[in-house]
Amino acid sequence: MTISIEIRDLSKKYKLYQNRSERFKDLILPKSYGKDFWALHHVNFKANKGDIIGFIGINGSGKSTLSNIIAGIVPESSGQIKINGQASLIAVSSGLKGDLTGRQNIELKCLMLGFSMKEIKEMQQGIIEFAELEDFIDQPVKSYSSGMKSRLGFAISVTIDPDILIIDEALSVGDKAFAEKSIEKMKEFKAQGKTMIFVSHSINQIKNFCNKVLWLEFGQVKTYGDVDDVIPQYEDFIKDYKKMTKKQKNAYKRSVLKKQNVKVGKQ
Ligand SMILES: Nc1ncnc2c1ncn2[C@@H]1O[C@H](COP(=O)(O)OP(=O)(O)OP(=O)(O)O)[C@@H](O)[C@H]1O
Repeated sequence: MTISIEIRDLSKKYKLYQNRSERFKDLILPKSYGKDFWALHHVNFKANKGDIIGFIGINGSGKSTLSNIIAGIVPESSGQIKINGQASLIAVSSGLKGDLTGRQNIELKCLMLGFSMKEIKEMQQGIIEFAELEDFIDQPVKSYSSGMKSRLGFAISVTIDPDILIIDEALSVGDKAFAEKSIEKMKEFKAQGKTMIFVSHSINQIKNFCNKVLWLEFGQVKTYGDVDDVIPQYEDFIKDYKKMTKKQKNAYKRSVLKKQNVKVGKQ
């Protein structure tokens, strides 16, 4: 088995500030202002080539942070990441620059990935057609709807043909026809034995598409394993979690983090 992604003891710390002045003062006197918040804490996992891994967990558990780190969009605070191949992330607007046009965004992203202008020109029309953005491609991306941004992100990511494809909630926006076209494309990638990470709140999508599941809870790995083992546990958990009051949810969070000895800043 070829290892595609190996994450060891990965943590991500954000600084949380009460207000803008605190953020500014922290620039001048670092470590004096703001509270540390661990969005990821000692995360470990390994994926083999061809694995399709669903990232699940309640809101704020760290799924997007982890996928952004794997895609190289967000830096980790500590730990090691080994990626065998090129990773590409499709998130609704992640990595797209609002002031640039759709066409300029295609060029920028492809240049950053090392493609030549000649290669980009060859790929560009295909990307625009796949994204169905012919009439809007020379407009700034900040004028796009979330569905249009998602289509552009998806079209760029699949056209550059990465070894590892990370799909972050891309299918939850946009129209049904585009979602179906995207699923077809993802099936093609699956058939080619590419590694994929699929971030989704839809348990059905995860069940249909993934062989493994990484369940994150408050920035830590709760479970990592086969989809058939993890999803029933997650479904039971969600059923109970939904019944909890806000107070009970906070107490649950504190108890989980205390067990792991995680110091979190107040959110
Ligand atoms: N730039 C940032 N600065 C401070 N905190 C951040 C930043 N980005 C994310 N966080 C915090 O990190 C935690 C993890 O966020 P993340 O978006 O990774 O979670 P998620 O599991 O993807 O959530 P969701 O399901 O709601 O999309 C959250 O508490 C979030 O508020």
